[in-house]
Amino acid sequence: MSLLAAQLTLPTNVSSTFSTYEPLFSASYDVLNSRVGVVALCLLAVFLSAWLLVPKSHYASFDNLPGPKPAHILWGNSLEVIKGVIGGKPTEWFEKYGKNVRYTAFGTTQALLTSDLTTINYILKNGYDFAKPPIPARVFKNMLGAGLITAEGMVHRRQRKVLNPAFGTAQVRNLMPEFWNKAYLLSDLWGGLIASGGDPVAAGLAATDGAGATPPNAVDKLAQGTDGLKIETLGWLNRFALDVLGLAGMNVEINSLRDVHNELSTAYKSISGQDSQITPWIMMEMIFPILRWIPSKRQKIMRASMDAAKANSARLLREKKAAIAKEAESGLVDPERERDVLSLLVRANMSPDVPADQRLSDAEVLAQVGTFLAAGHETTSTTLAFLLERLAQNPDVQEKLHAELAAVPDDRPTYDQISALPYLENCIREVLRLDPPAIVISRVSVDDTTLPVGTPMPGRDGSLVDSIQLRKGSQIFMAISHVNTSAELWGEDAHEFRPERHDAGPTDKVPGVYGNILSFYGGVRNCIGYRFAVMEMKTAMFVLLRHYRFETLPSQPKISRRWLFVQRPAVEGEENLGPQMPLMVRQRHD
Ligand code: HEM
Repeated sequence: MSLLAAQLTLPTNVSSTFSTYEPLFSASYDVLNSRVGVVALCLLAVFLSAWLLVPKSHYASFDNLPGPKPAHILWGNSLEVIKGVIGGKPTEWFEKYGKNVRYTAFGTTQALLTSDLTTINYILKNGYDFAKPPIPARVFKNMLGAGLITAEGMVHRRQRKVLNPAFGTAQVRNLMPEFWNKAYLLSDLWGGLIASGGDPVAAGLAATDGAGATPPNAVDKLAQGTDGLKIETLGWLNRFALDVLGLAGMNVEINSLRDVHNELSTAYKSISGQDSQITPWIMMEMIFPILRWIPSKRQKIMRASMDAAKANSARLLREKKAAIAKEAESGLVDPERERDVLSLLVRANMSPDVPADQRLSDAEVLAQVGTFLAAGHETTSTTLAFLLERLAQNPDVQEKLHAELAAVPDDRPTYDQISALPYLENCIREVLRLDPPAIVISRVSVDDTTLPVGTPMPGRDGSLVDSIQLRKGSQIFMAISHVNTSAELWGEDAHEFRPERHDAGPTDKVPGVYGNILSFYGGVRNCIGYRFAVMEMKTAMFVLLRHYRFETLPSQPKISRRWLFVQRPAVEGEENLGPQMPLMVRQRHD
C-alpha cells in the first residue's frame, strides 16, 4: 500500500465540509417568518444601532492620527478605501496626512490605513499578533473550509509546517511538465481558433461539450484579421490556471480548456461575474450574513455556482482517492503520480519530522483543496491577463521580451533555464507591482499593541506621532498597491509599466517575499504558492509570446479595474458580462 493510500482515508462525501453553514441559514429563514423572529429582529436592530453609534475607546496616539471625515453615515470611508487604493482618495489622504491615516470603517468604528514600510514590516514580522478580520475570514471559511487561508495562530503554524515542503523549489521544479503541457494546449487551441476564423468546432473544442457552441465571450469574428482574432483572453487564462491546478495540485484532469462548458470553471466564472466589485450591499451581506437569504437573482446564481464548485471539488477528491486506492490494490507505487501538491502534502503529513499531534486531520487536508483552487486560480490568471494587456499597450517591451524568449533554443527549457531569463523575470515583477490581485490586505490586532512609524507625522493636536498604540481588535488596512507604486521607492514614473526598473530595484528594502513588492505579502503568512505561481506564469508567457503578438483592439474598449478579494479587469459598458480582457491575438511568423 502506498504512503498516500495509508494516510488518505478521505470520506466519500466531502461536501459536508463546505455546507456547515447551510442549516444555520435555513434556520434563520424560518425564524424570520415567525413572531419570535420579528422580536429578535427588533432586538438585533437595537443592538446594531448601539454598536454602530457608540464610539469605541482608543489610545490617544491612535485618536491623534489625522485622516478624512466619514463619507457615509453607515460605511464611513470603507468604499473609498477599497475602491480607490490606486490613485483614488487614499492617495490624496497619504499626501495630505502622511503614511498612516485614521479613517472611519463602519458606523463609528475607526481603522488604520497604512502605506508606511516600517509599520507594515512590523506587522509582517509579528504575523501571529495580527489576525485576519473576522468578516472576510468567515466568508472564506464558508466558501473553502478550514484550510490554510483561514487558519490562525497555532493552527496556522501547524498547517503551514506540513504544507511548506509541498511548495518548495524542488517540488515546483518537478511540476514543469504539467505547466508546459497546459501552456502548449492553450497555445494550440488559440492557434486552431485563429486558423479557423473563430470556429470552435474546427479548433477541436466541440469534442467534449457535444454542442459545438461558440465558447461564451471567447471569440468575436467581427474583429477578425487574416492571421489574428479578437480573443477574450481572461476566460481562457482562467481555465488554463484551473487545469494546471487540477494536474499540478492534485494530479486530476479538470479539462476545462477543451471543455468550455466545464461545470467547475463555469461555476467560478459565474461567482466572479456576480461579485466582481465591492458594493455597499455586498459589504452589508458580509457583515450580516442573514441578508444573503433575502431572495434575489444574484443570490440564486451565487448559491447555485457555489454548490457546483463545492460538488466539483468534492468529486475531484473522490477521483484522487479512487486513484490512490487502485494504486494500493496493484501494489505499484508510481512516483510520477505522486508529485502533485496534494500527494506531497499527504506524504509530508506522515513524515517522522512531524509529531503525531502536529499532523493535519483528514478534514484539514480536504479543506486545502478548495483553498488551492480558489487562492491559486484567479490570482494567477488575472495577473497573466494584465500582463498581456500591458504588453499590448507597450509593443517595445513586448518585442524585447519576445526576442529574449525566441533566443532560447529549447521548446521546454528547464526550471533553471527559465529562471535565468532576466527580462521575463522583470516583466513578471512589473505586472505584479502594478496589478496585484490583492490591492489591500487587512488585519486586526490580536492584543493591545504599539506599531512603529517610519515617517512621523503631525497629529490632530499638532504634536508629532512617532508610534501608534492600538487596542485589541483594531482594524488595519495595508495599502499594498500604494507601496508597490510609491514614487519614493520607484521614482516619479512609478505608475508606468517599465520592467527595466527591476534591474536597479527600489530605493529602500520592501519586506515582501518576492521581487521587492508586497503582492505575495510576506512574513509567516506570505503566499505559500508564490514559486508555483511565478513558474506557471513564466511557462505560459514563454509559450504564448513565442507564438503570438498581442495588440489592443481597434475599437479601443476601456478596461477598468474592479476589486472584490481579487482585482479583476472589466470592459467599461460591458460589466454585466463579468471580468474580461479582450485583445487582438495575432499568429507570429517571425
Ligand atoms: C499571481 C498569483 C498569486 C498571488 C499574487 C497571490 C497572492 C497572495 C497573497 C497576497 C496572500 C496573502 C493573503 C493574506 O494573508 O491576506 C496569499 C496567500 C496564499 N496563497 Fe497566494 N497568490 C498567488 C497564487 C497562489 C497559488 C498558485 C497558490 C496555490 C497553488 C496560492 C496559495 C495561497 C495560500 C494557500 C495562501 C495562504 C497562505 C497562509 O496564510 O499561510 N497562491 N497569496
